[in-house]
Amino acid sequence: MRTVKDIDFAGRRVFVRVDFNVPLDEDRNITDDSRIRGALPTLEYALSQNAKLIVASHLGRPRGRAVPEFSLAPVAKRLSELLGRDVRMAPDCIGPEVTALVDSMADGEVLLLENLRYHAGEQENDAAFGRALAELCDVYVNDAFAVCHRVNASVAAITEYAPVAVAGLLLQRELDYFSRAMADPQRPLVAVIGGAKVSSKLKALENMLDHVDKIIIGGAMANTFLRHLGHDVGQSKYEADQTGAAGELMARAGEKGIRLCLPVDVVAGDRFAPDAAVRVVPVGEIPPGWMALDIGPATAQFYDEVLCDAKTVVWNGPMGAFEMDAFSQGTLSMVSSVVSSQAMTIVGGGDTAAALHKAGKADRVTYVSTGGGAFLTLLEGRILPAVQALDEADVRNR
Ligand SMILES: Nc1ncnc2c1ncn2[C@@H]1O[C@H](COP(=O)(O)OP(=O)(O)O)[C@@H](O)[C@H]1O
Ligand SMILES: O=C(OP(=O)(O)O)[C@H](O)COP(=O)(O)O
Repeated sequence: MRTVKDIDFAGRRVFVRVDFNVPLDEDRNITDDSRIRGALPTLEYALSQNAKLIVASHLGRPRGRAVPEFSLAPVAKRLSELLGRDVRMAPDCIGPEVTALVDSMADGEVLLLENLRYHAGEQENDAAFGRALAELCDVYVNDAFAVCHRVNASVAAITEYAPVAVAGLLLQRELDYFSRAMADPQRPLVAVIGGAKVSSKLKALENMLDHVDKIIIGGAMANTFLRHLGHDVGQSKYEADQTGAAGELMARAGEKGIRLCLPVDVVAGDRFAPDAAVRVVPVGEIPPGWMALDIGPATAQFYDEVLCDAKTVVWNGPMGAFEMDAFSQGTLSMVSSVVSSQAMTIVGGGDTAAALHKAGKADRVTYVSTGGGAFLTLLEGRILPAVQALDEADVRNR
């Protein structure tokens, strides 16, 4: 697939679709700008080539209506600070006013379009909406990895109409690291999978059985596996309808000689609350009415040993309810284990990335993906639909 580096940008209208769907607090301050920073290499490159730079993103899920709380205005401000130049904010993403703004742009200027999801056509992958966006530009760039699992107009339909469609540097980097970790890894390759539900990661777990050497399971999803093994999990979160699937995964892992590691002890709480009473207990010995909310210290030690000879690690999902300090130790220990291993480490998922930032160690792993759902789609062994659309457009346009 061609990237921005293969295209001449000088004086051309370059439309870069980014994912600036960043978290905002109640005062609309950006609490994590990694997605904006992630797109800077592409944006700076286009500017260095004297492009007229049109930047477009969605924010949240305004469901086709112009809801002010989902405006990208706070993002324009942050982007301007990071680029060190003015960023003009358009009142919409299509329409006569936007066209006039684009027509008035000088080379090297930056225009941020308003939230794409103010129009229902975006999430409906509407052809006319995709075409209206494409008409704003000479070159279309997809640098929005985190939304590439969605068949939305600004990443799918637009590729049918843009004269040139290429990948941005972030998208290229995300796909490149992912395939280095999963398609052609240095071994042993260890997958660390945590988070809430087996059901949401079942396909990813199944796909991993064809790639990894060891699997470490943590988070609430471990309870479903432990329940399958007959352990009493008390009031822990688990999925009763997934215990069979957990058992099948364990059996298949066994047949393939893949080591599947489960917690041996847990940090239990008497409630799902930051001030819950806390006890460390072996699995299966959770007091009646209590719940497992983190992996225990013996498990953290065990997982550290499993990871010590890893050459590649792929991690998605926290080891416990890490948002509460009392139940964050297992996830923080996992951060230490992956950071101190010599392995190439790829981390994906919003919560997992947040845990790395909380530990102040995001810069100590090889790559932190900007995607959650998109990363999981890759873990499932599926092609991202927006990447496929881009690829097909690139072949057609050559
Ligand atoms: N033992 C547990 N009990 C309850 N919730 C848990 C437990 N372990 C993890 N969680 C919760 O799982 C959520 C993250 O799950 P998930 O969305 O699958 O992760 P990610 O965003 O990294 O993909 C977190 O909110 C965390 O509090
Ligand atoms: O933040 C996103 O996804 P993610 O939380 O799965 O990483 C993307 O911007 C996609 O947003 P959506 O899940 O509203 O389509």
